[in-house]
Amino acid sequence: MNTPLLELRAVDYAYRAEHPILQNVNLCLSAGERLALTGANGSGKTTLLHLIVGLCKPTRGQIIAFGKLRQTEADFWEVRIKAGLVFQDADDQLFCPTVAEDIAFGLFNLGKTTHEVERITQETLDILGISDYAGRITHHLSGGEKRLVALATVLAMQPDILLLDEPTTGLDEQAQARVVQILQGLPQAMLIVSHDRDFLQQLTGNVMRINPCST
Ligand SMILES: Nc1ncnc2c1ncn2[C@@H]1O[C@H](COP(=O)(O)OP(=O)(O)OP(=O)(O)O)[C@@H](O)[C@H]1O
Repeated sequence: MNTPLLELRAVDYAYRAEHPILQNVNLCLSAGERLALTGANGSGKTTLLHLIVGLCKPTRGQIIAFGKLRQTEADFWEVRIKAGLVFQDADDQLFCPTVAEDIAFGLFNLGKTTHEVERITQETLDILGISDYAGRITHHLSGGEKRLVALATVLAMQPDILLLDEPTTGLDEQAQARVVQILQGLPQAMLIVSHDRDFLQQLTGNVMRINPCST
């Protein structure tokens, strides 16, 4: 059997000791598998994605990613290259003056040449149907436009796992349909957080519900 790409074993998390957010979360994601995470507002879905990429550390339990137990910042630095997180708030993702620079940033960090970066950037924009966005000022984009660009920054990196936090929030029908079509065609494993049942149903029947902790 294939080793899972990602495993969470008995993970607990609390921002403040007296207020647990996640308790005994177990999860397993294999190559090519898509898993939807649902649950009430505040149940800890975003927190779970942040734990996977090391933005917060479990108070108990283990995160095993790409075959290794991950604990240190160096461990999670490696995880973040292979697991791309699309943040719930696109403003947390986008920080460069222009759209092209935002997409190029991660690609240059991967050691791509300028020529490769330009090619991948334009290809990614084309796939998302936003070919003319390259020179636009990121700060001036609308909420839905930023969301598409945030997705572009992650898709361009071709990570092994896509961690998608409410990827369709604010998108119009046409953009949403395009995102569904793109995600359906991708081979990567995905963890998808969304409140949109129709959207999730188009991508996976594999659903895990996160229940709020009782304190
Ligand atoms: N940095 C933080 N410090 C303290 N508490 C936090 C922090 N971030 C989130 N929380 C709290 O943790 C809980 C879980 O938040 P989280 O964003 O993970 O939920 P969620 O399931 O993604 O919610 P939603 O569906 O509304 O996006 C909430 O009660 C939230 O207020």
